[in-house]
Amino acid sequence: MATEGHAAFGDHQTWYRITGELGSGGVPLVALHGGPGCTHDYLLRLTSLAGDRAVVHYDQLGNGRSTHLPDAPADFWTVELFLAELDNLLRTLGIADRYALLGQSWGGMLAAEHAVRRPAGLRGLVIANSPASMRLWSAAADRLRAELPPDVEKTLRAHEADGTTDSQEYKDAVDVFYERHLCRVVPMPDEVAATFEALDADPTVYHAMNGPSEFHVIGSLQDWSIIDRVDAVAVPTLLVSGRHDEATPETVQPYADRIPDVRWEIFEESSHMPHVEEPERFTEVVGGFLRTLS
Ligand SMILES: N=C(O)[C@@H]1CCCN1
Repeated sequence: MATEGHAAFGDHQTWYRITGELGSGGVPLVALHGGPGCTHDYLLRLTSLAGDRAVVHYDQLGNGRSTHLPDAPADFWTVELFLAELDNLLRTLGIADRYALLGQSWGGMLAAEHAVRRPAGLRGLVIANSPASMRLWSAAADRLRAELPPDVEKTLRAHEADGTTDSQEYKDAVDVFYERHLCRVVPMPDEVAATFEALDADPTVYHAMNGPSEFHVIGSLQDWSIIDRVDAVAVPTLLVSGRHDEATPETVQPYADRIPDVRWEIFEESSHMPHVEEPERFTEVVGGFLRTLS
């Protein structure tokens, strides 16, 4: 059973969906999607973690069922904005005193930013498929790109140099990378496709903070890093990544090296979406971790 609603966030609205009951025994889990500027849809399989806990999905400001702001200046989209939106949602739902976060990709970066501020109500953290810095991310992306068929990489580089990354030819070449390192389930499951359709329809946030593709990062996040701050995370933390993930092991390693109470699960048959690529094992591993929280 799921309920939906909107949390007033200043002059804007944050759409959310609750699976299960917020008052049930388990620590409520809030899912933070990636992008930035994606939508919750591709994370809907996380409802498998509900049952004795509520699972909250939401669309971060700027896309999906939340307020869109296509005319906002690029510098409107900041880490601080999305941290404030998350705090507002936690307060609106009445769970700010007891909750856990699962952030996927950018969502894991945002969850880590939230956690280093040591909020009193945070009980646990899952950082899934997330880099600890964007410099590490882009360096890894360059190594993965070098493994692409030469004609594909040549096409990508040409459109990036010409600024024609909105061309179908670029998008077709991007898909070759994404089928290797973003989601190896081909064709994409409907819920994943729904997020990419939303991203295509309104790329405002993604373009402002990230850039035209996962591996061509020219937006405001390009120098982001949490490596020197992440030792402040004071809750049990589970790291998740895929063996074929664009979030390669070296991009995740600083979390494993510096978070005091941490464990790391690498999904050998997955890339960037183990919750879709190995759903049963993902539910088993993450569900088991969540049950250790109180
Ligand atoms: N898919 C994502 O969220 C990634 C993470 C960093 C840029 N986009």
